[in-house]
Amino acid sequence: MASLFTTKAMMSHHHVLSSTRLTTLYSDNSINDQQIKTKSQASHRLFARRISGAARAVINSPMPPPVPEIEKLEGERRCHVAWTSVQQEKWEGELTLQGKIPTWLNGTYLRNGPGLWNIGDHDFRHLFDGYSTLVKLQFDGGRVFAGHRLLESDAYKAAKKHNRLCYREFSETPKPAIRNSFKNPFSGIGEILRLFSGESLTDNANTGVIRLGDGRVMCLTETQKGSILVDHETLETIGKFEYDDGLSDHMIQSAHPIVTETEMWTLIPDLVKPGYRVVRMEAGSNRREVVGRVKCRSGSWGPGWVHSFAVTENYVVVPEMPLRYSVKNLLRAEPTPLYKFEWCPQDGAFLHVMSKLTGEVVASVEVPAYVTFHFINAYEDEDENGATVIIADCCEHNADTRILDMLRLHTLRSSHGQDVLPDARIGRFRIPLDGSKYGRLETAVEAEKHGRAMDMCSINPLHLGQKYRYVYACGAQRPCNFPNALSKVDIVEKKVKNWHEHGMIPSEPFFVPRPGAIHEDDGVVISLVSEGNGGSFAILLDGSSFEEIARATFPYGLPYGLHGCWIPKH
Ligand SMILES: CC(=O)/C=C/C=C(C)/C=C/C1=C(C)CCCC1(C)C
Ligand SMILES: CC(/C=C/C=O)=C\C=C\C=O
Ligand SMILES: [Fe+2]
Repeated sequence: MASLFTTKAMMSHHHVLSSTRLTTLYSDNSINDQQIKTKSQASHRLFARRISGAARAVINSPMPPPVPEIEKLEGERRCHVAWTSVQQEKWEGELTLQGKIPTWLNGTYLRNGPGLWNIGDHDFRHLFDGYSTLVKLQFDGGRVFAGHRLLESDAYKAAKKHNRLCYREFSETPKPAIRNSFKNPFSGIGEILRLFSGESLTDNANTGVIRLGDGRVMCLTETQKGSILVDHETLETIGKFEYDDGLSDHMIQSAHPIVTETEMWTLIPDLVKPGYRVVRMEAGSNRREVVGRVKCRSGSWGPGWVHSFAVTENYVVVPEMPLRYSVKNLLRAEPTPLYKFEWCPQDGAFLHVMSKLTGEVVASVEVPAYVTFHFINAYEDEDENGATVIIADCCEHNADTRILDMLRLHTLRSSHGQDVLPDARIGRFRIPLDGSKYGRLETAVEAEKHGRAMDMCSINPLHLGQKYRYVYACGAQRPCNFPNALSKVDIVEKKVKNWHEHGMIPSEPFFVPRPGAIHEDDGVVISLVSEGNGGSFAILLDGSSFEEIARATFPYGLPYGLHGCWIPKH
């Protein structure tokens, strides 16, 4: 391999650079250090003025990023690399490896997430605002080739071109005056139209990445226009996923479709007549068919927020959280502590169950108030009388909405050592299908065992919608302000194994089953870890023992990321 930095060497660069704007690394091995410096600095200056256009390719040979002008250092300075914008548009190279990669592990792990939190001189407010940054780990014959690249969404391209925010992100709204010069003349009505036609909404698909049954790989966020196809080898943006079904008028979608080899299920919330369309798309198709519609039970103006949902073999479980889309907050330029949402526990919390076959809503129960981003899994079970009951598990934040505001970048960057992360648990819903009015919500496993943090979960995908035993998720070693551990939770035996190292922030532990495995936990868990000293590495844990098998070190620090997928090598 050409000239990879040692982690240590890169670390010192990282520290100098931790607050600079995005720049470019060079791959041209023929140029000398002085040329590199001059070229890089020129590029950086250009970038500081306006984010440069196409970044220069970097293959196998990362060079030190330019030294920033001191007066430009701000905001992100000295904060954990997890909350520091990625320093270059793209990078690719082989990672240095400790340990041994299992010989059966051949394929690509892709992770999406918001990796760039500033544009021009403007620093973004919330974790979810950042521009999508894809990271890949290609496992090939025991070696690990890795890379990252920013997604070329319209929102990111416009921001680069105009050096300012041009679309509405999760918490950020472009200033009217700025939009004025960017596009249409501003007017209150015009602005509302631009919002409700979806024109001003972001397509920054920074939340997750999925492999459809036909092999296409798609990045996603909660706006429908934020469904973007990518090449999983080069990480290049291919283009928008064009839905061919007339359902895109509804603008928003669940960020977490459920995908199998044959189909994809997702939810499309309806902001006008509060409810959700449950839709299904065959592998190979771009057309979603509406299987059924759930009408919201509460009298509130907006439907409950649906970041994710769950399926069993025969049913779709549709959550209606008391944290609801708020038209009032959608129209506000300045964010509220709950952003586009409002908390309406007085209007009730519900779960609906729809038959996958008929689209009929077969149960609609009231449950205790809850707050969740992520459903873990669901399955059909029998109660003590032999009647069918749906079990649905989620990462539940004890009905405490503070978690949303805890993910503000300022909070993530500035709380050092205080135990400020609100408690979370595995919430287990029991939904009877016998017409009962109420469902139950319990704590599946004593939350203390995983440090009272619980989010960013995965399971063995072969157990999707089936009875299952193991949850892999981010837990905590307290005190902390963010989940800083990896946890394997045995929800049957109610035991937990944790992995934690001081100063590390691991992202979603992603389980890949060993081909031919019999045991549910026979496989590996992959997580990308941002280190307290500014570096980063990919860790592989044994799915069963939860012991470290291998660690592959990046020559630079990666920011935190959200969700991933596995693309097996054919
Ligand atoms: C990163 C993540 O998990 C969630 C991202 C959510 C986004 C980008 C939500 C965007 C929205 C708007 C820009 C306005 C309309 C409502 C809403 C879908 C929340
Ligand atoms: C990272 C996160 C919550 C962590 C709290 O414990 C939620 C991410 C949600 C979007 O995918
Ligand atoms: Fe998510």
